[in-house]
Amino acid sequence: MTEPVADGSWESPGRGLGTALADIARTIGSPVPIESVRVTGASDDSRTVRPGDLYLAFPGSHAHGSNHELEAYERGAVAVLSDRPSTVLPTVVVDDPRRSAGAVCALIHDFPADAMDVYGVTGTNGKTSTALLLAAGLEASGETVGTMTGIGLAGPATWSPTARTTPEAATVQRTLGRFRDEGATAVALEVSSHAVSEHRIDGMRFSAVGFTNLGPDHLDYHGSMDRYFAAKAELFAAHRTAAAAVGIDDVYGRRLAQLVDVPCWRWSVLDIRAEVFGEHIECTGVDTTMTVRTPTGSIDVRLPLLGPHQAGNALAALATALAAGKDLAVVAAGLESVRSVPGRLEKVDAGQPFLALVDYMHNTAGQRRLLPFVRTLVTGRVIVVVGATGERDPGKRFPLGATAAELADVVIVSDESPLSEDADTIRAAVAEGARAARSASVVVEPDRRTALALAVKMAEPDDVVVVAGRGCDTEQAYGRDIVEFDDRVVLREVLKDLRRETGDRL
Ligand SMILES: CC(=O)N[C@H]1[C@@H](OP(=O)(O)OP(=O)(O)OC[C@H]2O[C@@H](n3ccc(=O)[nH]c3=O)[C@H](O)[C@@H]2O)O[C@H](CO)[C@@H](O)[C@@H]1O[C@H](C)C(=O)N[C@@H](C)C(=O)N[C@H](CCC(=O)O)C(=O)O
Ligand SMILES: Nc1ncnc2c1ncn2[C@@H]1O[C@H](COP(=O)(O)OP(=O)(O)OP(=O)(O)O)[C@@H](O)[C@H]1O
Repeated sequence: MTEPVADGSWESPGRGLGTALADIARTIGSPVPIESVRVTGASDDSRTVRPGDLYLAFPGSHAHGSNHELEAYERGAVAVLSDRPSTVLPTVVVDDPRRSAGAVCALIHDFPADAMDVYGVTGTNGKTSTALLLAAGLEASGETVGTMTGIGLAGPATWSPTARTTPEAATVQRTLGRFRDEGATAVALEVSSHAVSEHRIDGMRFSAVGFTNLGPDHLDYHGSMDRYFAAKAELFAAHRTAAAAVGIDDVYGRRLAQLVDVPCWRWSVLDIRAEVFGEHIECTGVDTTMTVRTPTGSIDVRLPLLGPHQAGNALAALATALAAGKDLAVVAAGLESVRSVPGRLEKVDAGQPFLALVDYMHNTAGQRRLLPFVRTLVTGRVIVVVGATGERDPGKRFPLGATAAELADVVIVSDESPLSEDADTIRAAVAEGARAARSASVVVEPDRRTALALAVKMAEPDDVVVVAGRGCDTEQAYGRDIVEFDDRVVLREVLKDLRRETGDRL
């Protein structure tokens, strides 16, 4: 069992003598609790508080952070920011502490975003890929780049895992401070809609923000597509960003492009009026090529990445960099240097006579974009392992099963990370969707390793096995039990087992 830790749990660099609590209170217009206390860092999680920290005691959906203030105190917190006074530490009391956290943490870390160009990437699908492509384009332009994505927090000199797409404000600002101190000049930051709604990215202004696309997801959290869209759109307000790049190939992107009141570069593969227009897109089993037309010229681009979605993501990255004034040819060369995005249509090759891929598709928009492309790569069947994660939009489970069955020949329903939910219930919803489609054979196998082994045993030469849903996640969580499970590693292992079992067949 692994102990949970907050995102980016490295030591805070601390800034000199720290920041006076009185200055923090004044910054957010709260009464000054005590003049002499100084803080050197901030944490929203008592389990990862460091000596000298300000403990951000947020109201949560399970409990109030103040329930954990004794642990924060014992770990060395010297003050609290909350909507209620602490019983043990001086507290800056404010109505909505999340709303103040960005500005406060930026102050504590000496406004790191002001020392670098910070770029944001948002959208339902493609944020991580686009952020990493953008980072490569910025590197090619001479920047030293840090990235904050769901894959990890990667600075010029350090790397840290993360549990979220976008961490809380304390981690965002601490990580920006770290990147700055490591010499970063630019940062590519993946921004979820939760991050906008929960003020995780408050306290800074982006140089440019890119939008990939919007499709049904996170509706349990936002309640409707309109509210989900509104959360994304807020990121494009002039107080948040100096420039924008917006994909206009879906209805929400077109709506967004009309709302944006900062300089906006639209990108598209459908509408030639877009400032960044991708055409002649060709996708093979080894690369993706296209011609990109822009107001500053046209260029041929060859991406060593698989799938038409990566052409879109590359256009989003390119448009974001161009919106910030970067050079087309230089950025394009940077995009071409990205050889893979971990867990995104990643090939696993153990010498088997069929294609095996791991991908992080976890909504129907991703399935609809990728599975038809995957089918073009083989002449045989498409065998998909599908499931759904707990504590995430239950409404997408049935459609995930149904869409997999609509687009594949064989669907193996298995577990992802049920977290605190009942695995049988999640699996049943996905399987019900798969069976309702009545178009593929459906097998249910709860144990993921057995499911992967089953998929490779079924595969004939010229078939393709797609292990979907978890990408490069390295852990599977059943309640509090966390086991190591990387789909890419296990898929390779079961392919090797099969090779041993069948001898010369593979
Ligand atoms: C909706 C949401 O953002 N929830 C987050 C929130 O949970 P919660 O409100 O239930 O927290 P809680 O358990 O009641 O605890 C309240 C407070 O006490 C603190 N605490 C809690 C326990 C403890 O021992 N010590 C302690 O200090 C917590 O840090 C929190 O500040 O605070 C928890 C601790 O920080 C987070 O783990 C949890 O993220 C949940 C698990 C999560 O994953 N949220 C998802 C929906 C999310 O944010 N997703 C987006 C988008 C993903 C995508 O793009 O697909 C993301 O950016 O990752
Ligand atoms: N442009 C796109 N259109 C549709 N689906 C996409 C696109 N880009 C990526 N995907 C799908 O989404 C999955 C996740 O890709 P990526 O990590 O780049 O997106 P993300 O938005 O960061 O995802 P998440 O929000 O889950 O972190 C991919 O494995 C693929 O299945």
